[in-house]
Amino acid sequence: MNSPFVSDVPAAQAHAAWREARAATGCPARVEAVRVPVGAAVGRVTAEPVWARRSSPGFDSSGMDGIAVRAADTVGASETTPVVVTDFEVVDTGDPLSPAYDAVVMREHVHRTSDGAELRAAVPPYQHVRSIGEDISAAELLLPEGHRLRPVDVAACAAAGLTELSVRRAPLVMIIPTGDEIRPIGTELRPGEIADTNSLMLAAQAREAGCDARVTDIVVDDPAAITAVVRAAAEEADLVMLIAGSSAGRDDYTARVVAEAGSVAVHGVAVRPGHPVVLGTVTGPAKPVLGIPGYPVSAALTFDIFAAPLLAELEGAAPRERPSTTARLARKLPSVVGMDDWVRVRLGRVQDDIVATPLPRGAGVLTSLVRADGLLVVPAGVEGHHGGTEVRVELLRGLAEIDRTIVAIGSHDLVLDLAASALRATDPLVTLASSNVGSLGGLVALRDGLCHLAGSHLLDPATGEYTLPYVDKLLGADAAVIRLVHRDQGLIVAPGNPLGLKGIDDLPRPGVRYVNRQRGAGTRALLDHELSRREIDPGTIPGYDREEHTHLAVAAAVSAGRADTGLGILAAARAFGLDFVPVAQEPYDLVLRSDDVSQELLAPLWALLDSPDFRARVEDLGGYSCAETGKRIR
Ligand SMILES: Nc1nc2c(c(=O)[nH]1)N[C@H]1C(S)=C(S)[C@@H](COP(=O)(O)OP(=O)(O)OC[C@H]3O[C@@H](n4cnc5c(N)ncnc54)[C@H](O)[C@@H]3O)O[C@H]1N2
Ligand code: MOO
Repeated sequence: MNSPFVSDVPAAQAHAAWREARAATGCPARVEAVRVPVGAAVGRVTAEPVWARRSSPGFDSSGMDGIAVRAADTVGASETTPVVVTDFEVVDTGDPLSPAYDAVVMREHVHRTSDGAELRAAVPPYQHVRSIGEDISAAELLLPEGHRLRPVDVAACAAAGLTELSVRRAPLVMIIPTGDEIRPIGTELRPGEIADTNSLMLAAQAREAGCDARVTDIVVDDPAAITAVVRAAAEEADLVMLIAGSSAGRDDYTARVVAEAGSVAVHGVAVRPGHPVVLGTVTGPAKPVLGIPGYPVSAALTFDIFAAPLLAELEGAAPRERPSTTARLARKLPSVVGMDDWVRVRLGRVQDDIVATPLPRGAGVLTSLVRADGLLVVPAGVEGHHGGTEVRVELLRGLAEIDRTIVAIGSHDLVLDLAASALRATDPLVTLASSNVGSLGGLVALRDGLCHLAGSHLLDPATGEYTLPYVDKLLGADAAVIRLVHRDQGLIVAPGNPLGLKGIDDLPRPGVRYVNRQRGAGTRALLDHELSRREIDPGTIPGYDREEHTHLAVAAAVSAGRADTGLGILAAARAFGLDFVPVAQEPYDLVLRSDDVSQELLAPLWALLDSPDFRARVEDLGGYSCAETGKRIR
């Protein structure tokens, strides 16, 4: 199995092959049991059943503040025929009950008289008495083996007389970062160097799963050096995780190292991201080893899919499971056949359905996991889904938050990001989730009931009017339009405008490399409109076919010197310290269903748009005017 070519073993089969290999090579099935004080046992897993040592309560006690009486003495008492009892004892909640009495009357039902206590109702035996063992009886089974202890569990154990518990010790995970380009967090990075973010993340994932985690020094791409570190780690660790070098590159040594230090059970699973994962065992002390692909999303998901279930198994506990829900896909989701495809999604409730909007798919796009509210798996046998398909989603966030999420699909604008953070600051349950599909895509999503708001700045070349003609065509009379801002669009250029660009007329100039926005984006429509007004053929503009999906991506391309200019907003130019040549001012609007304008969900957004403080912050971004912000223009 030590081939540079990565196989596509189905996930279930890979789990089984690894389990078999662990058993065959003598890897421990469980970590050892240790005795710990009850106070230190939360999060640990019971290594044996827990039997109660004593009953709780340990004596009959009063359940209320009042008087202890004999029930027989109260027979016949009523509103009209009160009974005065003379033999009673004043008790408070929790006091032991003298064997002379068998019931308690709450003090608010007792009228003290000079000769005793007057009762206006008969009392049944054992009223407000907590009997011995009501909660726990001595010798009963309190908890089974293999139970992960929660705060309530350890409290019950202590009530049952246990001061120590036998639990599985926390498994130790050793993490080995590898790669000549990898540098410790906090190092000033030179070109080509990458910060070791995976070790930080994987150690935290392991600790979140209840394990101890240690990270070794970063090891250079040298198979002998990596093998030595793997062997040393296996002496102590219950699981060795080796980061990167899992695929087929010249310096990818993980499979070779694992074969050298033990054996490879699986190299390559039919899961994406995470495809080139290595599952194996180390000999010496036999221990499992996991080769984790270097891309951050692959690393995070590989931990969830392969490390977490193994670590739970070592503790003898059930793997943790995330709650799930059904959701409707906001758009088409293509997927490769033959691979379980793990897709990160944002979620929000639109009308009555939870809608899932897929986030970027790249295994290097860690922010797709940062922003994800859920994960869905397109199984290996399925060639993607159509938009609107009902899918099962594992939840990464609570449903209460998802219910308070405003879903905006359409064109991107920084004001939406600013609004998202301002809304969260005023109410931690409110989320404004915007995803980028261009203005036209947003209007279509709104038509299809997949979002609350569509952000649009779409110029109609025929009328020169923004957004409204498209709203009429796609949504008819049922739509409302609220002005968000006016903003300056212009050419984003390198600092100092080295090519001396003055406007659209300069774009066909030889030596000017343009970077465009995608079809359906408002900025693309604006460019096309400006070109056609001038009768400039788009084919004469070098780079017209090169597409980016956001203003910031255009600015990033100019900043990196991959293009000389692209049309975009001033704020994006400023974010990268670039210069800006104004071309046009355009309105950017929020389109929604008329009925939704008064929806409670959106009230905080309208309040925000009215706030002078928020408007001031928007105008401070530069290139924005809030003169009509919040105005309903239709
Ligand atoms: N010809 C092929 N190329 C690749 C294949 C393939 O099958 N054939 N698989 C691709 C897939 S899928 C993945 S996933 C990656 C896996 O890469 P490796 O595990 O070999 O990792 P590297 O190539 O060393 O690094 C990938 C990427 O991750 C960064 N990295 C590495 N370590 C860390 C760390 N500790 N913290 C943060 N980032 C890290 C590294 O710098 C690279 O950018 O291979 C594809 N290629
Ligand atoms: O399997 Mo890789 O993790 O798709 O990117």
